Parts: sequence; structure tokens; C-alpha cells
Amino acid sequence: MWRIVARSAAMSGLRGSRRMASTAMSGPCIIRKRGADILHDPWFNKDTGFPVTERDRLGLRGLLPPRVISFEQQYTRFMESYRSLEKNTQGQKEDFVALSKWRILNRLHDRNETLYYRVLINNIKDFAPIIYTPTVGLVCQNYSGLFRRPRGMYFSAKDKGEMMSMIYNWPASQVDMIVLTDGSRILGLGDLGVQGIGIPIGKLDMYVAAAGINPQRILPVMLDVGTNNKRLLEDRLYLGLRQPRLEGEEYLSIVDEFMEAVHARWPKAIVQFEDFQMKWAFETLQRYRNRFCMFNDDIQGTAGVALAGLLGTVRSQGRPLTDFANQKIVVVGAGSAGLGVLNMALQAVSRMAGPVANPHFFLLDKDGLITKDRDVIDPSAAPFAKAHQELEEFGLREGASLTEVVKKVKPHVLLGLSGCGGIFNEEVLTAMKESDSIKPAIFAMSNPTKNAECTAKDAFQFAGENIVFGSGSPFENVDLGDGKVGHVNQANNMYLFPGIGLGALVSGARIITDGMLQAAAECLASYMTDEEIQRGVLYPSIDCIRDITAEVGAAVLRAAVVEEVAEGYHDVGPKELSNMSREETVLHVKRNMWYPVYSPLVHEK
Ligand SMILES: NC(=O)C1=CN([C@@H]2O[C@H](COP(=O)(O)OP(=O)(O)OC[C@H]3O[C@@H](n4cnc5c(N)ncnc54)[C@H](O)[C@@H]3O)[C@@H](O)[C@H]2O)C=CC1
Ligand SMILES: CC(=O)C(=O)O
Ligand SMILES: [Mg+2]
Repeated sequence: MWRIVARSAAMSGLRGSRRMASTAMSGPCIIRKRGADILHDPWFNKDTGFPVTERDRLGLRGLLPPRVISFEQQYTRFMESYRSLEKNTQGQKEDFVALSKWRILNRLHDRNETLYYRVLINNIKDFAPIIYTPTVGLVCQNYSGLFRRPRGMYFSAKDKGEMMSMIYNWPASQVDMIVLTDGSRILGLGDLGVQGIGIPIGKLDMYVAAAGINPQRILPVMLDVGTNNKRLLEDRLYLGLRQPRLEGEEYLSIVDEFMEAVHARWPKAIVQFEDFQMKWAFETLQRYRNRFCMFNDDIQGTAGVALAGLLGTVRSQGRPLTDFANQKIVVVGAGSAGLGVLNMALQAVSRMAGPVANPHFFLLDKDGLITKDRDVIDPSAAPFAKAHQELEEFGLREGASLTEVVKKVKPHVLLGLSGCGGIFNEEVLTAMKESDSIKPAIFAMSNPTKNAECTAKDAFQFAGENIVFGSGSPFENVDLGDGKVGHVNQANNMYLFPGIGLGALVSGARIITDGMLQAAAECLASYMTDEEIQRGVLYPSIDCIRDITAEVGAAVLRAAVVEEVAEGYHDVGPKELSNMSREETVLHVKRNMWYPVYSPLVHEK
């Protein structure tokens, strides 16, 4: 059963006003480098921030201008340059401005990670759209041209048989969190081959910013098995393998070898699979989920965030949560994300309504409504294909168009995970006015912004002001006139994946179970107060992402303990974890979150 106890408004006020206390540890940090090598290592570099004693100790004297600039001064200086870039690029083309902003942040990332992550954490609302969706999509599209320095590791089809030794080329002795892609379905942009590495980098930046994973213990990975993108294959600057994608056993043997190599070196590393095309997303999840600590973010992270949003919309209608079982939900997009959402929603309905559950889900793909009459149905979509008799009352048939489905079903929720920009057009949105819900919900979850099924403005304009709206990429709130505001929720898996990874890490989970994922979704679903939900606010502001992530991490940790997969982390064993109260668990998780401060550096040979 769902355990959703909404927080009080007073608690929520506290959240808004208080930035989570830093749990930074500023103990000394051992370094084996000296002199200029330190200045060129972004993990340790402090630029002009090295104190004089440290300059002496580390052989830096004379390699820097004499004046010591404090961390705070460096921070202010960076933000001033950023703000003047913003001013100077006003009125220029959107993509040019976005890439200019990305470049200035990326240069800092390449030079001084401590300052970079402080800047990111303190300005997450402004910077998430640059390092994450939507700008990260543009960066991936232009990656071969933008490439200056490598970040992360690249394993290609040509490295078969070598991965076990290659993994030791990574300079860090410990890795906690890996985000892995094969570049085959980057956001809604399709196959971008090796250029998809931008996604693991962006996701891991969110891990550091939201979950406080130590940036020295993260590893973005690209598995380059070729690309089927003709434009890239013909691009002389393309940096990946110029060959068609490996398929079948050949493909799986590469992923197998990578997983074995990673876990041989770092047995406790957690691997997040990201932006794999659907067939491999499902196949690899089944193949590895009981052997390694891994999850697929597009299937499982997205599902939890969407479900939390769907339960929020039930609450916003003033109905009990059990009414979720009666909601008519139209999902557009039968890929890894859409099917992940429906599977989790089905589990929730079954828990609420028991074995007699009869969910009202309608699934469409590019060929329209999916029914049992379809000649070829993907096995993962088959459980959601409607039977002939179920459709009679609506007068619908196989392949019915989205407009027809919305007009005839009058759904409570219209949720897009199709990657098809603008598919919720004026006619579809206007049809949502006839929804059977007093507060119809529209989720245009595809990324990046250009691939969103509709804009926030169109949703409120055509479907009416009483809707609840969510989008995968950020949109501004909509001015509805007379002081009224149409609230935009960012329905993005960023509200869950950092907490899933963090909870798995701090519990020392052997594997990531459905129970842990359900706990994550429940935690997010109950985070908002009734008053916030009434205003159509389904998710916390991104400014609170460190706080919600700590809560989600704690919920995941506790579920790992209950499900007996927690093996403990550092010197805290499973028994001690199981003796912690809920509050103690949250504190324990927060204590394990890294926060960027300059630690004193001590040289050791
Ligand atoms: N907001 C979030 O947190 C997340 C958003 N996404 C976004 O969801 C989108 C889809 O991702 P996946 O499911 O992994 O992709 P996928 O490629 O596995 O599936 C796409 C599905 O959309 C369907 N489709 C394509 N054009 C359509 C049309 N015109 N009408 C109806 N259906 C259509 C396809 O037939 C397919 O079933 C992407 O844009 C991705 O960025 C994915 C994960 C998380
Ligand atoms: C957000 C995300 O994971 C995606 O669009 O694929
Ligand atoms: Mg993704």
C-alpha cells in the first residue's frame, strides 16, 4: 500500500528558507603530485587560492601570481564573468547563447572542480539547464566540434579483450558511481554515437550537485559500438567509430566485458544505464539487475518521478490516493520511458486495488493506439495493448490517432514520452478541456525542449487554466493574467536518480530492488504539502534538490535494509543501519554527502 503522508506547510516553509547545512569535511587531502602538475589537475587545483604555506609545501611558489585570492572571492569573480557574458549575449541566437554559457562553465570544470561544483550547487536553478537538459542535448549534437579535453572513459568495439586492463588506466583508486551510455537514444535526439558522452557527464554533475557524490569517485563512460547515424558516419570530424552499430551477441559481449571489468576493479561501483535504445535498455536491465548494483534511469528513474506526479494529480483533485486506480491515463510513447512508467503505475494500481485491478491505461506509439489487434507487438508493450471489448465503450480501434483517443477517452492524464516535439497540438490540447477530471494533467516529458510534446504556454492556453502541467525540460511559469500563474513542474528523473544512487551507495546495496525504487517514488510523492499540491506544485523546486535527494537516499537506504540487500558502507554495517531511526538515517545520508570546500593538501610520495 502507498504510504503517502503529506508534510505540513510549516515544514515546507522551513525547506524553502534553509539551504541544507554543509556536511563538508575539510580534513587534509593526501596528494602525490607536486608543483605544476597540481595546477593542471582540476581535482586539486585551487588556482590563485593556494595559501602561502601550501605553495611552499607543494612546490608552487613562483608558479602563481603572489596575491592569494579566497574561495569566496574566486566564486564572486566567476559569477561576475558569467553575469557579464549573460548581458553581452542578450538578443543573440538561443543556441549560441546556450553554448557560450556551457563553454564558460566547462572551462571552469576543466580547471578547478571544487569551485565549479560550488558554483553549480549555489546556482543550480540557473545552471541545471546548461549542464543538463536542454543544453546538454545541443552539446552532444556538436560534441566532435566542441571537443577539447576528454572526460570520463571511452570503451569501443575495438577494445574487445582489453577492457580488464584498460579499466586500470582510470586515475582514481575508488569509483562509486558510473553513468554508462552507448549513445543510441540520446534524449529525443536519436543515435548520436560517441557524442552521447555528454549525457553521462551531465548526469554525474547532477550526482555531485544533488547527491553530494564525491567528484573524484564518479566515472562517465561511453561504450562506442558504432553508430547508425548516417550524418555522423559521413562527418570527417566525428570522433567515434565509423562503423554500423554492433548487434546481437556481439553487442552484448562488449557490455558484458565492460561490466566484468568495472566490477573486478571496483566491486561496489553502482552503474546507471542511460539513454540506451529500448531493446538494449530492457535486455541489459534483465541481464544485470540481479548480478550487479545497477539500474536503468530511463525505465526506472523516470517511472518513479512520473508516478509521484500522477499521484500528486490525484491529490490535487482532492481525491483519495486509492482513486489512482480509476484514473484514465493516456501515455504517448511506448519506448523504454513510457513502458517503465506504465509498469510502475500498474504495480501501484495492483497494490491499491488488489488482484481485481483494472487500470485504465491507453498506450500509443508512432502507429497510434496499441491494441491486441496489432500484427506485431513488442513483448514489453503487450501487457498494455487494449483488447477489442475494452475499447467498445469508447468506439476506438487499433491505430486510432492521438486526437481521436483524447476526444473519446476524455482522460484524466495525458503523458508524453514520445520524443516527438509538438505532438500535443492545439486540437489535442483543446480536447483535454473535455477531460473527466476537474484538474486534467498534461505531462510533456520528452527532452530536450524542442522535443517536448507541447510548450507550457500552449498547454495552459488551449487546455485551460485549471490543468496541472509537467515537462521534462524547464519552462518558465505561465502568466495567466490577473495575477494568476500557471505553475510548471519539471517532471524529470533528476528528482530521483541521484537519490537512488546515493541510497544504494550509503547502504552498500548488493543490487537495486523494486522495493528500493518504490520507496524512492513514495518519498518524492509525499514530499509536497497539500497546499502546494492544490496550487499544482507536484515536485520541489530545483533549489531544494539536495534536500529531496537526501530524503530519497534515506528512503532507498531503509528499503535496502528491509529487503536485506544492504551490506553497509565504510565502517557502518547493515546492523547499525537497521538500528537507525528515519531521522537518523537522513542525517547519516547527509553526513556522507560531499560538499565543495578547499581541503588542505598534504604531499606524500
Ligand atoms: N522527463 C524525463 O525524465 C525523461 C524523458 N525522456 C524522454 O522521453 C522520450 C522517449 O524516450 P524513450 O522511451 O527512451 O525512447 P524510445 O525511442 O524508446 O521510445 C519512443 C516511443 O515514442 C513513440 N513515438 C515516436 N513518435 C511518435 C508519435 N509521433 N506519436 C506517438 N508515439 C510516437 C515510438 O513509437 C516509441 O514507442 C525522449 O525524448 C526522452 O528524452 C526519457 C526518460 C526520462
Ligand atoms: C531525462 C532523461 O533521462 C532523458 O530525457 O533521457
Ligand atoms: Mg535518459
